Amino acid sequence: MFVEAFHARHVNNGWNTLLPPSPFPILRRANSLFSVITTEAVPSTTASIEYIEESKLHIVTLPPFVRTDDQNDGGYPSPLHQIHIRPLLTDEETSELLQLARNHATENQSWDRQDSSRHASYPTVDFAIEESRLHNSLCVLTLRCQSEILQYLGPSGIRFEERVFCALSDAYGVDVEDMSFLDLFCASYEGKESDGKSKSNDSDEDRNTMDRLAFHRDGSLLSFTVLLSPLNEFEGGGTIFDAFLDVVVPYDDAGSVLLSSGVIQPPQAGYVTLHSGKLLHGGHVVSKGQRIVLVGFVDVHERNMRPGALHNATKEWGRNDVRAFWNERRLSLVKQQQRRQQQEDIVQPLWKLKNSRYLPKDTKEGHITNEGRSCIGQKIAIPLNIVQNFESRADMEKMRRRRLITEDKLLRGILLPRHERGEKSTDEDGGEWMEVDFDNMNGLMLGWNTEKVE
Ligand SMILES: O=C(O)CCC(=O)C(=O)O
Ligand SMILES: [Fe+2]
Repeated sequence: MFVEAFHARHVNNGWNTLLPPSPFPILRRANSLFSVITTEAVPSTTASIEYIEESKLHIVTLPPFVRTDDQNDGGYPSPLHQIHIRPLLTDEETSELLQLARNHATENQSWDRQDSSRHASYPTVDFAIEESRLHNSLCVLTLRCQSEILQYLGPSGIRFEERVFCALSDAYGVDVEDMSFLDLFCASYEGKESDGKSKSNDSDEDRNTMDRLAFHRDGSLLSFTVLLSPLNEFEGGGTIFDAFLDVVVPYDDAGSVLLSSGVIQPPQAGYVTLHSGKLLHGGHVVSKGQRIVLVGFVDVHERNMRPGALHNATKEWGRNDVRAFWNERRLSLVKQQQRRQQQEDIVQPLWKLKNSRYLPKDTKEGHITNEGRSCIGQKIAIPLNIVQNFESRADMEKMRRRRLITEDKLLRGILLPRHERGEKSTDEDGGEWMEVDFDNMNGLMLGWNTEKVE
């Protein structure tokens, strides 16, 4: 087992002061990371990567953002703090799937527009693997929808569901039988930068492709992304996580799956990135070429979770995310206003800074004084837009920190340890298909007019 640990960018900002550069071997360094959690300061900008050679598995652990001695939560790191990157498909399977996906997308023009019917808030340029969405099991779906891709993924093909659920089970300790698909789709990200061949003919003009996916949380507790495109076919890309944005990776070029930009980039096509869909994440911008991925949202049976914990967490995250959204919007409006004022040569109104903390410190005299806190001077009025800009930015950073603290805290309490989980109730049919006699369906499907069923 080989362990790397990454040091933070803001080593002197007070969060990391307990983590001086370590003279110890990297394995010991990672251990020290975790032991710091019970002490006073909590590093927020450090991540660790574990590599298990036999299975080519990389485990990237989110940095802790909160110190807690509360024994009621599951502690840090919980399985949900971990992102697993591992091989899932062989080279042949990956290129076969990529070809099938391309054929399907070309026939149906699936990658020429964003699909807001299926992903209302964060539409992706994709097509659903199971268009009918009648049942969670791919096995059953193969019978209903004989698309080539489905057949290839199904039990007579590469047994995709079984493989990805086993990988998720290893990573998060949830039984395979407790998982079901909420969604499985194939998405395409295309760089806006011309590669010389695309965007050249008329039909390309009408295409509404995407090159990134904004930060969001999925509807599922567990999610995954399988990279289908070879790495040399695009630039940029990868899955970006808010919690990694401040982490500095000293050796980006040494095959690290975590890049300095906060992005997880698998080492090659055919790898899957497994993560909790509740981590704030997005699709990192593809600057050139096309990145094709197979994305899945996986539901987890509630017996694996502390009652109410996911519901509360989702509510809390929702509140934080909406607040952040409005703040970002405010900042962009201020900038817009600023641009307009500049263009129209309007003399800007002067305003007093509400909170001088947001201005750079005055270090002219070698020490920081309250009076000299601002390089402009605390008493001097400065243009309103500049003030608003400073304040907005500061608010956003504060909000982000609060968001990361909540994310970390709530992630700890969602999954129950195995010994605390109840039995799976036996009267649930677990999503299995049953033989149904249409004449006797009235009792089963209240409110349905069976006459309409063909
Ligand atoms: O493209 C990725 O790696 C992430 C995709 C994603 O988060 C989503 O489709 O919900
Ligand atoms: Fe997502």
